[in-house]
Amino acid sequence: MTADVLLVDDDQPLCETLTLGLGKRGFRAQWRTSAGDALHLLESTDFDVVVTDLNMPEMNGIELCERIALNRPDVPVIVLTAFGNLDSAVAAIRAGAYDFISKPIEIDALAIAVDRAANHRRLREEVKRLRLEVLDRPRDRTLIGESTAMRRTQDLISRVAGSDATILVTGESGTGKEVVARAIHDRSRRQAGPFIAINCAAVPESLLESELFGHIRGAFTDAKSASAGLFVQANGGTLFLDEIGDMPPSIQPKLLRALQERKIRPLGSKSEVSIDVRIVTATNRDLESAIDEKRFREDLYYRINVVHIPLPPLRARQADILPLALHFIRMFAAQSEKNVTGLSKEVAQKLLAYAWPGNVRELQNSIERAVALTRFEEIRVDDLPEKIRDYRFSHVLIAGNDPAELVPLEEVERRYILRVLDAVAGNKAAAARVLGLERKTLYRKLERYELREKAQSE
Ligand SMILES: Nc1ncnc2c1ncn2[C@@H]1O[C@H](COP(=O)(O)OP(=O)(O)OP(=O)(O)O)[C@@H](O)[C@H]1O
Repeated sequence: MTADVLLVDDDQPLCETLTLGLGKRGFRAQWRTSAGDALHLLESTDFDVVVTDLNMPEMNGIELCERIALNRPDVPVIVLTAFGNLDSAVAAIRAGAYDFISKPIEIDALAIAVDRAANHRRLREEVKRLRLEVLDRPRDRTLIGESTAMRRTQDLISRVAGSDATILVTGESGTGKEVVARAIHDRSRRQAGPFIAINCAAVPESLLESELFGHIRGAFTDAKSASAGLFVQANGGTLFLDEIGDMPPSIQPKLLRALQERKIRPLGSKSEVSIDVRIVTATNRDLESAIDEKRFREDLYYRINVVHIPLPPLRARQADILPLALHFIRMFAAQSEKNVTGLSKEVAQKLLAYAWPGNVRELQNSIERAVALTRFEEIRVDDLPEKIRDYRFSHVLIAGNDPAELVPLEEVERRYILRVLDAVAGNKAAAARVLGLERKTLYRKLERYELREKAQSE
């Protein structure tokens, strides 16, 4: 199989001989006589393999290996070592080289090594592609929702997906912030590139910097080899920084710089790496109060908040509950090969009445369980988790001691309106009378809480 090879050696006649020899064996080779020029060329041209000498003025082969491991970890490097010099071969492998060949070079041996390295790269790419395919199962990609809020979100996503603007998605846990980030990526010109997500709250502060920006060998005690950070791995794609509100203050200035300059500096490195990454961030915290409390930098906030996509909690998106439930039923029925196609009327009522403190994630889990349990084609009330089955509006109105039951005053109002509508069979005039509201005021509230479909027109 053929491959594109970049040769790096300060010995120009040798470069020419090797280029010719590789060319005769079906490879396309180019050469550069300095590591700096080679790095420059690698920024704009894709090579399958780099072959480099070790002893070169300015930047030697080991440093070149390290720089490639940081900037282009996908490109394998073969180093040419002096005959019998095992130490330098070991040093090169430590610096991230894929293989080494001793001088004097036999062109056939070089061709075999290049072929092997190129195959290795192809296999890695294939594994990466397959892994992405498996991870991006449709369940993670479709953005379901018919509520006004969700339609507005869909519209905003279509409008911003084409640009590279930084996006901040906010909402309670489980509202679908990561699904929105993926939808933005899928609809952008970066869709064929990687989508990389990191939960900033889940990585210890001491590791987060090297995780994001990478490190050179020896940057810290455990850094036995150079490693490319997530910014580099996401090159050409999207980097999703979840729980950005938990980003430690020590790392915030570095992130700000990365966003401003589009360059990052791996830990311990003297040089910077250019990045081409779209950043989407998300948080379930109130960043403005974090700014007031000096836990979050204001300048970083403005940088990440170029476009803001707020995701309301599921309880404020009534119109999404049933479409989501049906979507999850189809998904889990297909996965478990069960013939479950819908839900009973009573189940629909229970789902609409429940407050969903865990939002869409809780709905998804409840449906997964119900599909697994049910013996019928339609999910029945008995298949629902107890707390949804036994949920009573009165529970909320006379809240107990459980903090999860304590809800904002607006939510109490919404639930009470729902309860009254239920009691008067959806008759708006009757509901307005019971609530002591002008009819117009009730209509406004129904619009606001997306309860129109619960009310009958008179
Ligand atoms: N609109 C939607 N359409 C389809 N599936 C959704 C939707 N919203 C959320 N989900 C599903 O609900 C689950 C939770 O969503 P997601 O992980 O995006 O929430 P999140 O807001 O990022 O949560 P957290 O803050 O806890 O990270 C996921 O399995 C996701 O696939």
